[in-house]
Amino acid sequence: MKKTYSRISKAELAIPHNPRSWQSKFSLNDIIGTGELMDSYRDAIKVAAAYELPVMICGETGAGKELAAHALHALSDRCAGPFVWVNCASIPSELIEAELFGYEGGAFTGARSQGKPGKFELATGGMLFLDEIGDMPLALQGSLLRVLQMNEIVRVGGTNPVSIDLCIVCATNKPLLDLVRAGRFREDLYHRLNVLSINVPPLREREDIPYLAERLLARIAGRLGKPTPNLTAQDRKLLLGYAWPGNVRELENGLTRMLITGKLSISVTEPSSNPAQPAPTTSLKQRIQSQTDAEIRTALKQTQGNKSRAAELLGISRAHLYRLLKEQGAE
Ligand SMILES: Nc1ncnc2c1ncn2[C@@H]1O[C@H](COP(=O)(O)OP(=O)(O)OP(=O)(O)O)[C@@H](O)[C@H]1O
Repeated sequence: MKKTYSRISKAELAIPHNPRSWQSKFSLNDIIGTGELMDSYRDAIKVAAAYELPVMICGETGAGKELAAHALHALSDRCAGPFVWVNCASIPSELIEAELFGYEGGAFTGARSQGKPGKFELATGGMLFLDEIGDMPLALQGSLLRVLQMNEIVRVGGTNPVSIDLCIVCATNKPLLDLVRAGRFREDLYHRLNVLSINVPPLREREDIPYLAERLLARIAGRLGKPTPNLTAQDRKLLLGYAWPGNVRELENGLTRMLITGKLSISVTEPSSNPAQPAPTTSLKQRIQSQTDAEIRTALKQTQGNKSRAAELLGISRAHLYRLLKEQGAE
């Protein structure tokens, strides 16, 4: 994955920077839905768009967080500025700092000689959307906090601060407060980012599923060049009786299959409808634990085993680090 990512980064570097490519692709009109729940969700987007404050978008996977971020940008006074997005979960932790902060020429092995602006710089004048913020490495969370306080960044390998002017929008499908309690997410950063929040309703709580399905069906049929079929009473019953763990994305997939096979079949990812589906092998707690262990190892490596500096890098107290090391059995 790292090799592929590095190849993509190099290819990306070869493309001249085009600010027009960083634009929101969806507006509030693209958010389909009726009823009180959807009205108050759209109102929350409108309120957030009216202020230049950090926004936290929370919701389950596939519920429409990214769509909400695009709509927010399109509705804000910054709509003429760039809308730059970063998925904190998809970039290897050793590359994410350079990705966000950019780097000076020759900052590290493999860095292009003329350097590269990071996403903070690219988003100046507009909005930076940090998707899956809960996956941001702890060490980088401290740097992000500093950016939010000072409105300036220093490129990796650089010495001069660069002023930035942007609005930060984050999204998470993980309960961030749980990560804060587990020592995986900085509490000060959590409060700094969570000024205005938008909760994207999960599909199973929506009353307008058949309406949404009809509108999506027409849209997908148009894309596939097929006539739009009508939903039968049986289809509607099926749509309303399902839990939709994958939310709108899962519904879109089901409708696409319907257009191809001629029959609405509900997703095969629902555990109760597929007992053979393997259960996750590790619990959230175990995954948080192993991520924490990995970050502690990285911080200790970076500081050549200096625990005080490692604790500083991780944004936790020395006592906290000692406690975590003890839990790992390393002390
Ligand atoms: N209200 C809606 N109306 C129309 N399409 C929607 C709506 N909500 C979500 N979608 C569509 O569902 C799909 C998933 O949405 P999106 O990528 O925004 O979800 P997400 O919450 O960011 O998912 P993930 O957490 O996996 O990144 C997209 O194709 C999006 O356009």
